Amino acid sequence: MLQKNFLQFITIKRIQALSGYKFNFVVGNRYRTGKDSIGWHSDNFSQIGKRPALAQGFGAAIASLSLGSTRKFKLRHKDSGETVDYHLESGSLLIMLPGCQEDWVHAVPKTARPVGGRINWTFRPHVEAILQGRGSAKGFC
Ligand SMILES: O=C(O)CCC(=O)C(=O)O
Ligand SMILES: [Fe+2]
Repeated sequence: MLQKNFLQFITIKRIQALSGYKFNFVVGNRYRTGKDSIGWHSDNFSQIGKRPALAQGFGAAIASLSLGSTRKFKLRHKDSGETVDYHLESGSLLIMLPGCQEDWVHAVPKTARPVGGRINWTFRPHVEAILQGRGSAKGFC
């Protein structure tokens, strides 16, 4: 019989409990080497929504789980130009709170450092799925 005491499942519910926000949609990015990057952007509210999501008990927060090589994650304030740098280590869960997408852009720049692969999962509220009644994390992720 399969022994299950060496397994632990971390579910979307755990990420929701840790962050205090609900998600029903996940986007994955793979960075094969330091040459792979993502330029300055905000995560798109036409996709993740704001008010409709809030009305359904979802917040416009995004939880970002990093696995693999540590990469720099930069934020730049849209008005002041202030920048903030983080290093996202494997296993870190970064929560971009409501307001982050409105006020800041973010990026994972290229690096000349020899770095291995990295996978990033961003857990998001997806408005269309919520409006179609597929708002439960269980149903969509
Ligand atoms: O890889 C990351 O840490 C960020 C990914 C990202 O910004 C995105 O998928 O929109
Ligand atoms: Fe993003």
